[in-house]
Amino acid sequence: MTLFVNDISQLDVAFWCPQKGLSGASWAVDVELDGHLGEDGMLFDFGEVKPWIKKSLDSGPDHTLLVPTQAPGVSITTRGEDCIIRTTQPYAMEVRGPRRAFTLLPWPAINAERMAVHYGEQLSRRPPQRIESVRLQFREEAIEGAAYGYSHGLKRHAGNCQRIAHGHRSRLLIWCDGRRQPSLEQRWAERLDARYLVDVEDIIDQTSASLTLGYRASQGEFRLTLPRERCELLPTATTVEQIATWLVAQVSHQDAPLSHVRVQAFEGIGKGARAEAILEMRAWQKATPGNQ
Ligand SMILES: Nc1nc2c(c(=O)[nH]1)N=C([C@H](O)[C@H](O)COP(=O)(O)OP(=O)(O)OP(=O)(O)O)CN2
Repeated sequence: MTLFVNDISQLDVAFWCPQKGLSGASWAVDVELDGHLGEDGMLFDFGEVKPWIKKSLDSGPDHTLLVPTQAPGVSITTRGEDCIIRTTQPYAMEVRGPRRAFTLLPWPAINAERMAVHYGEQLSRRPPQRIESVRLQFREEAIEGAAYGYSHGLKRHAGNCQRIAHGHRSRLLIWCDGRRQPSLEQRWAERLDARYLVDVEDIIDQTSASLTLGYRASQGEFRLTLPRERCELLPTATTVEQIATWLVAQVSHQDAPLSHVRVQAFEGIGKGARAEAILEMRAWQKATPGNQ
């Protein structure tokens, strides 16, 4: 007998890609459980499946940086409770933080299929009563239009979003004067894809070629150095509300100065924020140091 539950959870991660460098992914998770029925006529109560799978993924890979330790140029050092990851190609990056902010995987590259098999096997090792095996599927959201994978960290977040390199794959919608703008959406998605979104307040050191970001949050001390050209600088925290507001300001300024601009930004699958020029842009300008 097989029991299935689709969309049981979601994973939002950053991952190191040997071709693109630091990138972001969001996967919807489906599960299939094989086993036999109990006297209650059930294989496993649906009400218990979700917390079991979600808890395991949330305390594991979710909101971490997935590091393929066999990718060329990747090296790992541990220092006390911290982990330091260095890369050389396609570019040099160094990231440091508490060990649980990283998921080290002994592979040359990260992909959704391998991740699903790995975590399915892990869950199958200690299954609940009557379950014999667990299969997972990690599904990218099917997006017809523009989408981008980015990474960031929110130092003020009390939970795992404070981790300096976690990420998302997100849709992007832009309207000018009430009309969708697919080519603008595509252009901005290409610009933001595989970029790190920086809150300028987090910059603690810089050269002409690189930026170092750092902060202390409740889980520990975080540091990240990466090439400037791989970063997009925002004057605020990189919450999805602020990303939408920043995009409205950018599009209004660079692409459509005389239009009423509306942006719907997503943070991963199925949630996000909508912002519009003029009112919200004024509020944003007011809240941005140096813009008063
Ligand atoms: N209003 C906002 N709330 C949160 C934001 C944000 O930008 N605006 N951002 C975050 C984090 O960046 C986080 O990555 C969001 O991930 P999420 O999947 O929502 O986090 P959870 O794991 O807590 O949610 P699940 O339902 O378990 O997937 C947080 N909040």
